[in-house]
Amino acid sequence: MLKVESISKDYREFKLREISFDVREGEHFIILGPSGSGKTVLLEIIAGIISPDRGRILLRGEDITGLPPEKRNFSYIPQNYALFPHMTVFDNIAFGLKLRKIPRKEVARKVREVAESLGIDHLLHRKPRTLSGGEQQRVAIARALVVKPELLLMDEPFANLDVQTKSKLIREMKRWRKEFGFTAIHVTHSFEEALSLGDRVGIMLRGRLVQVGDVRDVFSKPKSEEVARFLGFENIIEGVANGRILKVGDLRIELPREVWGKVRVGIRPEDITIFMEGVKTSARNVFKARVEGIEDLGALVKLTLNLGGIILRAFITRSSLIELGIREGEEVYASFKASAIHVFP
Ligand SMILES: Nc1ncnc2c1ncn2[C@@H]1O[C@H](COP(=O)(O)OP(=O)(O)OP(=O)(O)O)[C@@H](O)[C@H]1O
Repeated sequence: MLKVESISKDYREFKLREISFDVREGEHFIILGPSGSGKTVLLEIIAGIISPDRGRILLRGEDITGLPPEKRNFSYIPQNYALFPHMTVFDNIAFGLKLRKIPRKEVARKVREVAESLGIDHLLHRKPRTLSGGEQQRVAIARALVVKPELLLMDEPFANLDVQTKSKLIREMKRWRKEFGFTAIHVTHSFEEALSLGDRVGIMLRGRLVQVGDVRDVFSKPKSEEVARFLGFENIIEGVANGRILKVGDLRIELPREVWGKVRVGIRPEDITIFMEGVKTSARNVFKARVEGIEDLGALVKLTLNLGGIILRAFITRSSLIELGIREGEEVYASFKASAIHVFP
């Protein structure tokens, strides 16, 4: 339904370069990238707030590049929600309907309906500053959905919320989507949001959209090392492949498919299992490793492992670390499935 064609914007210190992708009807499209990669600029260009230097935006085949924001029938939720502070929750939600000259009775009915769906009908008389972050976000979403937009644009919708509120809103977002049937472009740096809400994802790095595809495909098959590193394939090793076997120094690693010659592969720290001598495993890739470093990350711990000269990082839970009695300088076993290995093209 929406086609973004070669959109560019030059701010000199920052350039958005030739962004092209399309969004399908009813889809939840995620733009995933680190801070400063240009996600907000791109979203504001789609919203019509910023005009691009080059490129076009087409909605159902019609060129809307020059159309002002209010003529696009998109709802845009900026990162700070931008609720009107002097208005009640009711008036905030009603704002877009009143602009569209909808009769008062109908406005009241629609506002109540959407407020009920979003679980904020008890807050309609309140002012935004008296609400929690999660409640404010619900109001912003209600205000966006009540006008039945062609497209819902969300900039880091859950960034300012605590972990529990964020998880709850993510779950509910799925339900609202079924109920309201919206099409969304959702900008975020959160893998959790991408994986739990996204149908397709575009990875944005340094002003470029470097890969677009189904969320699970992109996460399991990053097409470049740059994308792989961003998506958490922290262990990248190079070796010589001879069919299903990759030789790296003295290690022989079983690969998920046949490859020949010099290749680079990636493995995520979370795909490496750690155990001690004496434990039976059916994994084909099992290596003795020396623990060279232990980094505390809260519930998870990151180990630096030396597998005969090859350094790999692996996550284990803190409770496993304690249970297994792992300390620096000790020998452990590291295993990973061939299917967890990503071979770079
Ligand atoms: N009006 C402007 N003039 C000059 N540079 C700008 C302007 N607006 C944005 N930029 C720059 O564009 C770059 C991308 O900014 P943007 O806000 O799109 O990043 P982002 O990916 O949304 O990051 P974050 O997640 O931190 O919001 C930044 O370096 C920013 O400083």
